[in-house]
Amino acid sequence: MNPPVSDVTDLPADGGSHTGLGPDPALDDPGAALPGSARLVVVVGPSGAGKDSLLRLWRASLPAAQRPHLARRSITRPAEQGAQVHEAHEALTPEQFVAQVRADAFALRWQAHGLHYGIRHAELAPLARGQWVLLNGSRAHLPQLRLAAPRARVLLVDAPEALRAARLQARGREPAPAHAARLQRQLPVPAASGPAPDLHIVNDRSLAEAAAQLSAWWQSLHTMASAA
Ligand SMILES: Nc1ncnc2c1ncn2[C@@H]1O[C@H](COP(=O)(O)OP(=O)(O)OP(=O)(O)O)[C@@H](O)[C@H]1O
Ligand SMILES: O=P(O)(O)OC[C@H]1O[C@H](OP(=O)(O)O)[C@H](O)[C@@H]1O
Repeated sequence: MNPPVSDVTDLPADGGSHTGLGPDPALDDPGAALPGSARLVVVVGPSGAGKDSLLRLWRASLPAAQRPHLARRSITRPAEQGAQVHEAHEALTPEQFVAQVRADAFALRWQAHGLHYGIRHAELAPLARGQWVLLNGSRAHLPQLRLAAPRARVLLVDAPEALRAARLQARGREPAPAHAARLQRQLPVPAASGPAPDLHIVNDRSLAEAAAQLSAWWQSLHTMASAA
């Protein structure tokens, strides 16, 4: 369940800007139970592992009719500019994000890197219609996600730190001083008592190779589903 409006009135004044947002349990709620959660694939892993790139490349390789919905994230980060946009998220100011929380707009939400992330209910609505949904999620938020979506499949994407460092630098989305904190944010998957990820991809070669592993797993999921 999302917390009542009154629970978010004490948000820090910056509400989640890059300038420093402390932990705020009121913004890390477990979310409401999601119907069809077995068709939710949540991709987690450290910054620079290639989650977003992998999801996009692999999804684009599927015939249009077979493509799962890629849940658009709402983030308190300005929209990306330039020729290479890695993620077309909904850019919200911290104030706008808080207003959306108060309006119960999000099915899921979490904080990381001094930012707020939210997933609007509409982005997960395809699950209840029998469709698959992909979500670029958070390791830290997995326990809450599992409460809301107990049958969600979890895909861990990882890569060696040196490779991630080079990728963050090449991507250039954050200023260089922010890279160290991103690289050092090490979180176990699963959290202490949680189940193991359903698939672990080490994205240390080409993205196409990682996408091939994802394809093989995806096929096996569907083979199992049609045999059941
Ligand atoms: N296998 C790969 N080979 C070369 N470059 C890659 C590979 N995978 C990802 N990249 C590049 O690394 C950068 C980071 O990738 P991406 O943004 O997908 O990571 P992410 O895991 O979503 O990171 P974050 O959590 O910080 O958003 C991107 O510029 C992407 O093009
Ligand atoms: O470290 P953890 O909790 O796994 O994830 C933190 C968040 O950071 C990354 O987003 P981005 O780099 O802001 O796009 C992930 O996608 C996730 O939402």
